[in-house]
Amino acid sequence: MNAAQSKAAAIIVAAGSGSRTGGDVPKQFRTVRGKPMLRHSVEEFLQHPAFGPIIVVVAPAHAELTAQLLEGVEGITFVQGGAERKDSVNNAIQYLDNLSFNGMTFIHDAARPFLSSAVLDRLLDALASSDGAVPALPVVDSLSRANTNSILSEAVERAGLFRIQTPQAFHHQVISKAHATWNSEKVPTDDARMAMAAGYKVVFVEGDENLAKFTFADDFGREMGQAAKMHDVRTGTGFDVHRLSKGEELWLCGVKIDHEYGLAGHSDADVALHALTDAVLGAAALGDIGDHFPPSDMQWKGASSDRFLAHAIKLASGAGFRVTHLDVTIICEAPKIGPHKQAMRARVAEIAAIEADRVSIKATTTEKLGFTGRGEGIAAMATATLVK
Ligand SMILES: Nc1ccn([C@@H]2O[C@H](COP(=O)(O)OP(=O)(O)OP(=O)(O)O)[C@@H](O)[C@H]2O)c(=O)n1
Ligand SMILES: C[C@](O)(CO)[C@H](O)COP(=O)(O)O
Repeated sequence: MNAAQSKAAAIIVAAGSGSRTGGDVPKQFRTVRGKPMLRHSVEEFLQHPAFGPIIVVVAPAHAELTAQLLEGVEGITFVQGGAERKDSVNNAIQYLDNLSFNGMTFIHDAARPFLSSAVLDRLLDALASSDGAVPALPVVDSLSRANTNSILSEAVERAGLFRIQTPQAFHHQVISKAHATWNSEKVPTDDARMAMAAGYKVVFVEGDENLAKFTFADDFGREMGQAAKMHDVRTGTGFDVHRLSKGEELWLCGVKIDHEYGLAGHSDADVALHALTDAVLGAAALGDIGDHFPPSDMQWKGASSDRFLAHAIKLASGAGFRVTHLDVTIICEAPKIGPHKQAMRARVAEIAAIEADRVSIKATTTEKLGFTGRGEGIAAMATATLVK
């Protein structure tokens, strides 16, 4: 498919100076969440199947830097920016006009890096019955005017007010005509305003708080705080062994298994739940199973080990953690674990109050070597992943 036949083009404007943010380079070239801000939206458009030409608009002074930061990214075209945002957009529209492009044109601020395919899909859908569409979110704070001394004056009615984001999506002919007929003396707030001035109908779709524009230096500080919180991921490991003995029940992962031998211990000796309990406590740095359920304490005699895991998760939750994944490996020659895996997975998920696809149950033998190989005992090792 050539550019003229493509369904949608993306214009990403990155030619601003970022004067309100400050810094050595304009904000769109600084790193957020591990990559240059501009690269986030470029990649999101590139991986969406509807998008063909992806145009990045940059100031000549930053052309080399942009090329470096987007190194290895295929399928983008660079267009030179202008003095105002509308001029930058207009240069890219003219580039598309010259290709006789007649699909849909999405115009997006590089300064809004966290674009999602869901927003793109909503806009594409909306264009089926409108000239243009923009993501918008209702204003939730109360609004007021203030005088020059920062003293509140009259209230502004909030009902019916929306914050307009980008990408702003249009049929190409619509936005091309809107730019061509705009009074060039005036600086519009955005492209939707220009389309409306040219007599077109622009509708709202649901916006996304993640699409917030980086405007001030503080926006980077807030983002770093947010990212630090999001990345507080902890892992813990657990290991346990119990002796196999005649006349005992065999409990593994909270499931009773018919077997010639059972596991001996102070509690029900569910070696897999014990390893998982230690893994959770380890991830939250809350000690180990012996600290919380000492064998010397008679209240745990014969106790069902699901109480240990549930309690460890409650302690971790009190410290602000949520379990995102539990993984356990049961090490034994017999019984065969395979036939019980699904029941074990469901039971552990139930005890931990998480979805079953966050639980992994595995098993292995030690090739008849060692105490597990000789059938003297069963061992289990586990990993827990927690997020704060
Ligand atoms: N002449 C311009 C001005 C702005 N933009 C782009 O338009 C988007 C939104 O503009 P804004 O947040 O106002 O960015 P700046 O103009 O760079 O910021 P400032 O007003 O603080 O200088 C940004 O991605 C910016 O790079 C552009 O491509 N060309
Ligand atoms: C286009 C825009 O991002 C829509 O909200 C916004 O109008 C840009 O405003 P700015 O004055 O360039 O910050």
